[in-house]
Amino acid sequence: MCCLSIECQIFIKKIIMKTLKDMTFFERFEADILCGKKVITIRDESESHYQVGSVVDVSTFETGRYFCQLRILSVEPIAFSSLDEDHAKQENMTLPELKSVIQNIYPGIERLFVITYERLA
Ligand SMILES: CC(=O)Nc1cc[nH]c(=O)n1
Repeated sequence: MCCLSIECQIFIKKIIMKTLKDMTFFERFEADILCGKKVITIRDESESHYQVGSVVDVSTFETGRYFCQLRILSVEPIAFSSLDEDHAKQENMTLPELKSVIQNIYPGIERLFVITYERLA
């Protein structure tokens, strides 16, 4: 039995549902996403829950500033060691840059997910 009031439970559920539908990016990626140069994002398992076809509100990680909506096109598992030039191109980076960025964000994580998206607004 939950000791929280029903209003509190509903409030928490709304926050969780909103969080699951949102996606954040570091500010340094914003311009590339908006101009269509960055069309994938590579995330760890904790951010692999996005539903194909769903629309997510996108904001900056640093300040939570909203900047666009994306439609999720695919979510595919990928090993860090399998990242290749094609992924780098879709991230608008060189492969060494991409590997360095991902290693900094997810140190030591081999099991990752490639999320492909299209920008809506
Ligand atoms: C905030 C955050 O984790 N941003 C990331 C992580 C991985 N790839 C990416 O494009 N953005």
